[in-house]
Amino acid sequence: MQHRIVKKQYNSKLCFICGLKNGSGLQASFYETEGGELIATFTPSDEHQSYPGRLHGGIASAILDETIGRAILVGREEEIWGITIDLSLSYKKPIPLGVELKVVGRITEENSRFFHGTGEIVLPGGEVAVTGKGKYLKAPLDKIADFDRDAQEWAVVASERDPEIIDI
Ligand SMILES: CCCCCCCCCCCCCCCC(=O)SCCNC(=O)CCNC(=O)[C@H](O)C(C)(C)COP(=O)(O)OP(=O)(O)OC[C@H]1O[C@@H](n2cnc3c(N)ncnc32)[C@H](O)[C@@H]1OP(=O)(O)O
Repeated sequence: MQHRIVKKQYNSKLCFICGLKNGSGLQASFYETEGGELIATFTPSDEHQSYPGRLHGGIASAILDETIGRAILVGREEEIWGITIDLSLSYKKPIPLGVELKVVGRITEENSRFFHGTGEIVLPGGEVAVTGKGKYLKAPLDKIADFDRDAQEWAVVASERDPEIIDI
């Protein structure tokens, strides 16, 4: 299925998932789709392995967590921040290293205090490797972290690799 991309989301400096200067991290990119979902793209390296050649399950959990947690921002002008309070996953296929993976996230339920979402990590051939669902407590950013946007390099960083369409 083809997903038309309508917006790229912010990256940060040091977040393990989206920090562009975290040399050990995934340096993932996040794209909002016309259909109201969020798609993350990333390419895991040898540092992210569990058994040789296989992505660590904790890292798979982390990218799903952030993709679902960021899906609350899709299509909104205002920022809503979430703190993960419950996350469960089902690991269905091993995830290889050194290939680009896609992670899809969406919001399934929301009220004034919480939001819930689901997501999946998709292999290059289109098979779903991991599914997840999470519950997040909404909170103002200044209650979550001491966050200086400039110091954290919180910005949309355009790349020539940014796609207009993602095929999954
Ligand atoms: C700086 C640069 C950054 C840039 C980069 C960022 C990138 C953009 C990221 C965006 C994407 C985010 C995705 C990653 C987000 C994390 O990684 S967050 C980190 C992981 N999570 C945590 O550290 C949370 C740890 N837990 C806590 O701090 C505390 O439990 C909390 C969440 C503050 C709540 O504690 P509390 O205030 O004492 O509240 P409590 O009364 O226990 O619970 C409040 C309500 O939540 C419910 N609840 C609490 N825990 C649970 C649970 N486990 N299950 C179900 N319900 C629960 C309670 O039932 C209660 O509901 P009500 O009965 O009131 O209706």
